[in-house]
Amino acid sequence: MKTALTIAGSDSGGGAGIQADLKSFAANGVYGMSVITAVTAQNTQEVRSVQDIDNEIILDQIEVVFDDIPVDAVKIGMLSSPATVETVADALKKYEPKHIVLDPVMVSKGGHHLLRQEAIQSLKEKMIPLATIITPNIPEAEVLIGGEIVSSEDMLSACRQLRELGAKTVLLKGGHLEGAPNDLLYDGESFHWFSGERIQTKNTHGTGCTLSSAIAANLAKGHTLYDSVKLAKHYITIAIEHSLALGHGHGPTNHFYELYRKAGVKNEL
Ligand SMILES: Nc1ncnc2c1ncn2[C@@H]1O[C@H](COP(=O)(O)OP(=O)(O)OP(=O)(O)O)[C@@H](O)[C@H]1O
Ligand SMILES: Cc1ncc(COP(=O)(O)O)c(N)n1
Repeated sequence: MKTALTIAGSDSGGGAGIQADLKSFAANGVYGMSVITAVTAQNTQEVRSVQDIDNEIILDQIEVVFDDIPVDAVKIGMLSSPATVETVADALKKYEPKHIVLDPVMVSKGGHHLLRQEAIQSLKEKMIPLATIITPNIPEAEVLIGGEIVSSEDMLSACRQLRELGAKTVLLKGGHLEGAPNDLLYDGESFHWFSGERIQTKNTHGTGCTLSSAIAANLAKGHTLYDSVKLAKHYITIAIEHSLALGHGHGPTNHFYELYRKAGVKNEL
């Protein structure tokens, strides 16, 4: 069985972070492993508190996995502090995993900062150049390029600027713009739109985590980058369509593998 490793924060509510990643890995048919960078006390309404994990233990978690178990793809989520960004980047430089999917998580739905302001520069300089693909949403992309994105044309030029930061490929997610949630993939040569239809629901907690983990799972299984994104876009759409009205805020996506399989999506090699 192919494997994927998530390096991210824990969400006690189970909708985003490590918990969403592991569910997405399982639903997409890979063996999931985890390195926890921070623990958030979180539910569907709020992030109540955050505790960063010591960098020695973050490094140990990475080393102990890579020293023993094959890692077919890595997904990176919440990194919290500049020191964590550096620790993770240095370790990945050492182990050189074949695929690195970087979701540059910055702020929770409720507005809680999951990446400190002073870590943004390290993320740009140390982490983005290591990535096979980065998957920013519109607000994250705006921070990374230092400019506004309000239209499809803006998304095209933002992708070019984001790629100049050093990632091999950029998937700019359009979920935060008005209208259809269309995502744009750019590999330095051509652009591909992955169009979607907006599902009317407030239960979209963890959509970014779910999507990036599904991409990592598909890469781990040997799909091309284009196919990995295409399959993952299909997966997130189904996971939002069947999202769960749990809690009083934004409920989580639904990683219901049977549903995915019955929908006729063949993602096995
Ligand atoms: N209401 C929706 N209906 C259908 N697809 C959606 C909807 N909202 C987001 N998406 C899709 O879900 C994926 C995640 O996109 P989004 O822009 O929401 O990421 P994110 O901002 O990182 O997630 P979050 O808002 O949970 O932090 C993208 O493929 C996006 O197009
Ligand atoms: C620990 C953690 N990591 C990431 C996110 C963002 O989640 P998403 O963008 O997928 O909704 C979150 N709310 N909590």
